[in-house]
Amino acid sequence: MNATIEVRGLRKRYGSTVAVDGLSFTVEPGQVTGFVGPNGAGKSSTMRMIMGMDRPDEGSALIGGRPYRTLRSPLCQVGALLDASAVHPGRRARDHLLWMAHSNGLPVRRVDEVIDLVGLRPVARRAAGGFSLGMRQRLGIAAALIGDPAVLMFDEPVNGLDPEGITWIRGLLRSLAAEGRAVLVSSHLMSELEGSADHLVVIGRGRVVADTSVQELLTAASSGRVMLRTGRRQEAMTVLANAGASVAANGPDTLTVSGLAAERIVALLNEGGVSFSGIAEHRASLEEAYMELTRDAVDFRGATGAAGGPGSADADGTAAGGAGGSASSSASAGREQR
Ligand SMILES: Nc1ncnc2c1ncn2[C@@H]1O[C@H](COP(=O)(O)OP(=O)(O)OP(=O)(O)O)[C@@H](O)[C@H]1O
Repeated sequence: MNATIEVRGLRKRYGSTVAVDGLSFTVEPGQVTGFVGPNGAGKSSTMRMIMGMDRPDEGSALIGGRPYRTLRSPLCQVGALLDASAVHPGRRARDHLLWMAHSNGLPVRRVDEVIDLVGLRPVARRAAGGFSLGMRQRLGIAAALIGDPAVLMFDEPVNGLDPEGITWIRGLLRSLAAEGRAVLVSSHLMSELEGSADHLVVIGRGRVVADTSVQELLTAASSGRVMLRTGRRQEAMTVLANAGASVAANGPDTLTVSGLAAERIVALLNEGGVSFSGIAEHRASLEEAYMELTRDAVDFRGATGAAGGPGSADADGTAAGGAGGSASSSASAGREQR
């Protein structure tokens, strides 16, 4: 099977709410695609339509070129964790998986394989109703993997997990993609996808805001920014702003400089007799890149403002401090740092 998810012109309305508004994107094999947007952006609705659980009003969602409902053995073609609580609370974890295996003609051996894969062996004979959220997430992931599918979808899989659980999921997502599978993973927090996603589909109010590789996004967001450490902050800000740079102070002795190359900054500071103790080209975090990406997207800012968006966007949509920290003051010859 061609391991892809293709979403084309997908639209869905619930009463007066437009949940998905003409969405198109492709999830490619061999990589983890992050599906990011604030609460209510339409991620779960899209995933439900991909899985044939909801009918689109318009458009299509194809798995390996076919609608979910026409797949011959769906569990072996696509696995999904959409709702970790969708397990009968009285049923033991292993029995739940056994039932899935039996009803889909899968060998019992596969049940024990996925139990080991998600680390649930010690509790496999306990009722799922007594499971913590993290254990339920693991059980849901075991169920998604049971048919060894080439396409996988996880809706907010790290929600409520402890750091150890988050690290585990990141590693799992990476290894599934490394095996050539197409992996779509949603989150309302960009930072959760740091270190696991190769590609990002960012949505707001049911529409695509960005469809980009993580590498491209980070490169674009990092370019042209230089971190400077100096005990003579005010003088450095004046010299650099006079030369056309945007300069923002991040702390008592650190500045972020945009618009000038590092070599030029060094030359200007030397010429001006301004000493400094460190200079480095800045590498943006994913969260920072995201704020940069959505800064000019008015519609997206509205969506984040209304629903409590990703990262920290305040009422007018400006970032309240990315990984580089918030600017406490700035001397700017161009656009002010945020
Ligand atoms: N079954 C439904 N009935 C009515 N409205 C719905 C239904 N499902 C989703 N919606 C609405 O559609 C919009 C998109 O919701 P959806 O759950 O798809 O967003 P989401 O991006 O997954 O959000 P979250 O991060 O909170 O899970 C929301 O306004 C939501 O209230």
